[in-house]
Amino acid sequence: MDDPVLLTGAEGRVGSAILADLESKYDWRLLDREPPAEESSSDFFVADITDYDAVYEAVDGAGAIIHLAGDPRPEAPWNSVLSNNIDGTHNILQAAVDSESVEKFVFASSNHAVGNYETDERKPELYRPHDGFRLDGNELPRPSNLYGVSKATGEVLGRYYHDEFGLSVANVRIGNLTEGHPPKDYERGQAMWLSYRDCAHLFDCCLQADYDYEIIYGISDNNRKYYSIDRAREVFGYDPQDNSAHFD
Ligand SMILES: NC(=O)C1=CN([C@@H]2O[C@H](COP(=O)(O)OP(=O)(O)OC[C@H]3O[C@@H](n4cnc5c(N)ncnc54)[C@H](O)[C@@H]3O)[C@@H](O)[C@H]2O)C=CC1
Ligand SMILES: O=C1O[C@H](COP(=O)(O)O)[C@@H](O)[C@H](O)[C@H]1O
Repeated sequence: MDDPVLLTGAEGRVGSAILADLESKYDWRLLDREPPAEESSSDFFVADITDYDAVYEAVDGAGAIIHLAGDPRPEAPWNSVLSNNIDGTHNILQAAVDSESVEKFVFASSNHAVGNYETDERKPELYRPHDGFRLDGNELPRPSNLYGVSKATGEVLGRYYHDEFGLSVANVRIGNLTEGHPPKDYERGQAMWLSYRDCAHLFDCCLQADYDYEIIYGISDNNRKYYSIDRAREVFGYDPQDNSAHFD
């Protein structure tokens, strides 16, 4: 990817993980509604993702977008996810198509788009290494909250913009990104742990690979897992280095 890459929500945790390993690899444009905490050598756009004109300015001329900006709280109320997550994702997809420069759109979806597959019958066994239950991205959404509804809606918006306008779209259902080590005393979090370096590597893969429309899971290669990473390996060349079991 020689063209600039726009990273929205760049000031957050996922953005920090990506930039920690990939800052020098791409010609970044960064966007966040918060100004940068540290000086950056990249172009930085302070803008709200729901402001079409400001977003278009950041998008135009970029070859790819990693879209992270939004309300990440599982307990976020409807008015927030409707604006920040649904309107915001629609806005940037429309700007991507209008610009005619963007080829790839990588969307930060979430485990909460499918959180209600974790039924009382399956819990807690599905969080344990011997359990064979796997979600692989072909299943229908089963959101566990309104935030999860907004993430499933973002995936469907991407489907529309792929089918109608030919945008390559990768939806990464991110598990639990935690720096340094997996969450302690939290089996679910250990099963869907995504380390910082695997996070950066996975988003790098999404910028490098060729694909049409994909839904993949963003977790490390944990012994405990109920998400398959086979598709991420096969289509994107994802080769995670970390495993929450190494911290037991
Ligand atoms: N951290 C995790 O484990 C997971 C994160 N995700 C998704 O990844 C994305 C990033 O999450 P985090 O980095 O953890 O969150 P974060 O809260 O650390 O970062 C989000 C960033 O987006 C910005 N932002 C929020 N609303 C905005 C708006 N309307 N316009 C412009 N910028 C806005 C915030 O200022 C912040 O810098 C989110 O979409 C979240 O739903 C999904 C699953 C797991
Ligand atoms: O989508 C997200 O998921 C992670 C993990 O969910 P949790 O229910 O185990 O906390 C969450 O930490 C993050 O804030 C959210 O955006």
